[in-house]
Amino acid sequence: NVVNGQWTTTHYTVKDRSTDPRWKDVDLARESDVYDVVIVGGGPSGLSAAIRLRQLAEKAQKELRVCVVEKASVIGGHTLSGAVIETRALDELIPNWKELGAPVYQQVTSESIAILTESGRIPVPVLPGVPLANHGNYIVRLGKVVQWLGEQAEAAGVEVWPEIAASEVLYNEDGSVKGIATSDVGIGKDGAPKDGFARGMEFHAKCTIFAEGCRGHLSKQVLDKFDLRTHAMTYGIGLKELWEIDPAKHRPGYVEHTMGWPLNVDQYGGSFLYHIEDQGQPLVSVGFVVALDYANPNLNPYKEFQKYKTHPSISKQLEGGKRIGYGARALNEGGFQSIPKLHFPGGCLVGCSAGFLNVAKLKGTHNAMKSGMVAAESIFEDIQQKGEDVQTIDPATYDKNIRDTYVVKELKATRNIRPSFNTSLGYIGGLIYSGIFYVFGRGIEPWTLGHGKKDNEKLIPVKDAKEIDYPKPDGKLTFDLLTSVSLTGTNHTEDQPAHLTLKNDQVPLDVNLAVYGGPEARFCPAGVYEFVPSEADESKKRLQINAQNCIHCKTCDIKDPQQNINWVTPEGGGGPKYEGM
Ligand SMILES: Cc1cc2nc3c(=O)[nH]c(=O)nc-3n(C[C@H](O)[C@H](O)[C@H](O)COP(=O)(O)OP(=O)(O)OC[C@H]3O[C@@H](n4cnc5c(N)ncnc54)[C@H](O)[C@@H]3O)c2cc1C
Ligand code: SF4
Repeated sequence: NVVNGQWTTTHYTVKDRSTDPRWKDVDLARESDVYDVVIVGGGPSGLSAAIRLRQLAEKAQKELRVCVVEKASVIGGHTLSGAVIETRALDELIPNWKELGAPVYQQVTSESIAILTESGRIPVPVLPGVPLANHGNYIVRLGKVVQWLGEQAEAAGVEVWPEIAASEVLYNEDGSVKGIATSDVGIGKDGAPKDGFARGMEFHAKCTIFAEGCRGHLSKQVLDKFDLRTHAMTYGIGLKELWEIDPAKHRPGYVEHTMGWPLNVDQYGGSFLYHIEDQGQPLVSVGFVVALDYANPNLNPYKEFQKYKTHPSISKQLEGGKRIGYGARALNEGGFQSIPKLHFPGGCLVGCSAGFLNVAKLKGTHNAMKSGMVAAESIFEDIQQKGEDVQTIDPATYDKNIRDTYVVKELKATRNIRPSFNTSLGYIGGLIYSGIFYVFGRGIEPWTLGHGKKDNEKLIPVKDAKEIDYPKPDGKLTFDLLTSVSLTGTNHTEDQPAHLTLKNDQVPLDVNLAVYGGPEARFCPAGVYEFVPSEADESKKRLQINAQNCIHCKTCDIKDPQQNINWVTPEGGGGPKYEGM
C-alpha cells in the first residue's frame, strides 16, 4: 500500500488486520446492547420511523426499545437540502407541529421557472400540477427541521445517539441482519492501533432500519448482499450556499428554479433559489444540481455552480449580500424504476437509502418521512403478531404497503420525466416530453423509460472531451473551493486512516489520471482529491487524499469510473458541521 513512497489506503476494510502483526495482541471483542429496532441515520426518514414506532408502542402500551445512531456531532449537522417541503407526511406524523414549534413557517408566496441563456431568461409557465409548482409548500432550513424532529423523537422515548457512525452490518448465522457495529476509535493514519484505541459497540435488534440517505455506506452493502437492486440508480450532486442578502432585495416566500445555462443542452441539471426569512434574517438558499451521468470528465460541478451565480438575473439578487454557508450532497435521480426491493430478513431500507426522492419535484423529504412511518407501522405490526420474543423481523408488508401510498404513486407518475432528458435534444426534448405526457396525461403512458448505463460508466476519455472554461472567483459572488469548504465547519481527527478507501491504490494514476484526466479532482466539492507531484520522482504525480476535508456528499463513491473509491464511515462526529442547511 505504498505508492511512490506515500501511504494511501490503510483502512482495515481494505488491509486485513487479522494478518497484520501490529494488531496481533489487540482485543477486538465488542460490548453489545439489544434493542427492538435500531435505526441507522438520524435524518427525516430515520427520525420519522423512530417517532412512529414509539407512538405505536405508547398507544398499545407496549415496551419497545428504539435507538437512532447518527454520525454527525449533532442531529441535523449533516443535513444538506434545498429545501421547499410538502408537509403531508409531517401532518400525519405530528399533526400539532405548529403548536410544538416546528421551524416550518415560511410559506411559498410566489414562484418562477425559467430557462437561462448566457444573458437572458426564458420564462416557463408554472401551471398547477407541474412537478415544480410549489403553491402551499414551505421553505425550510432542513437541518433545523431535522434537529427539531430529533427533539420530538427523544421526547417520544427514542434513544438518539449523535456522534455514532454505524460502520458494519452484523449478521446472524442464518444470514439475516443482526444489527450494526459502530466504528472503532483510536486507529492511526498508518492503520495501527493507537494508545487510546477503543473498539466499537454492537447494537443488536429484531429489525434494523437503514436510513442513511442517498448512497448509504451500509445500505450499499445490504443492497448487494440481498440482491435488492432493480434498475441501476442514477444520481446528481447538489451544491448549496446560504446567503444573508440585502433586505431591500428580499422577497420572503419567493421560489425560483432554472434549467439551461451554464450547463450544455445535453446535461441534466438546474438551480434552485429560495427566499426565507428566519428570525428576522433575510436569507436566500441558492443551489445547483448537476446530474452525475455527465460524460465530459472536464466538467466541474462546483465551478458550474459558481458560474451560474454570475448570471445577471441571479447576481442581482445576491450582490451586496454575505455568504454564510456552503455544502454539497448527492441525491437520487432514479425514481420509480430504480426503487429496490425494500425488505430482507432483519431489516429494510427507507428514505433516500431506498431512492424515494422525486427528482422532477426536487423533493424527497415528504417521501423519506412517509417511508419511515410505513416501515415503522409494518415492523410494529410484525412484532405484535409474532410476539415480543421473536428474534428477527422481515418487514415484507412495508414493501407492499408503501407501494399503495402517495410515495410510489407520485414517483410512478413522474417516472419518465428524468430519462426523457437523455436524448440528443437534452432539456428541450425533456420539456416537450413532460409537456405532452405529464402535464396532460400525468404519466399514464404505458411505457417506462430506462436510465441507461450507470453514472460511473458514462465518462468519456479526456482526449475526446471538450475543455470547459470557468471564470476565476472574485471573492464576492464567486469563491475558490477551499474558502467554501472552510464554511462547512468540517473536521475529522487527522490521525485516522483515510475513510476514502481505494480498492487498488494504482487505479487513480493508471486509469483515472491517464485516461480521464483525474475527474475526482473536479467532481469532489471539497477538494479532497489532489494530484500532486510525487516526492519520489517530480516528473510523476501521486494522488493526495485530504480526507479531513470530506463533507460526506458521496459523489466519489458514485462517479469514480471504476468504482475503485469506497466511502466508509470515519470516526463518529467527523464531517461537516452544517447549521441549518
Ligand atoms: C441539494 C439538495 C436539495 C434538495 N432539495 C429538496 C427540497 O427542496 N425539498 C425536499 O423535500 N427535498 C429536497 N432534497 C432531498 C432531501 O434532502 C432528502 O430527500 C431527505 O433529506 C432524505 O432524508 P433521509 O432521512 O432519507 O436522508 P438524509 O437526510 O440524507 O439523512 C441521513 C442521515 O443518516 C446519517 N448517516 C448516514 N450514514 C450513517 C451511518 N453509517 N451511521 C450513522 N449515521 C449515518 C447522515 O449523517 C444523515 O444525517 C434535496 C437534496 C439535496 C441534496
Ligand atoms: S471525498 Fe467524496 S464524499 Fe467526500 S466530499 Fe469529496 S466527493 Fe464527497
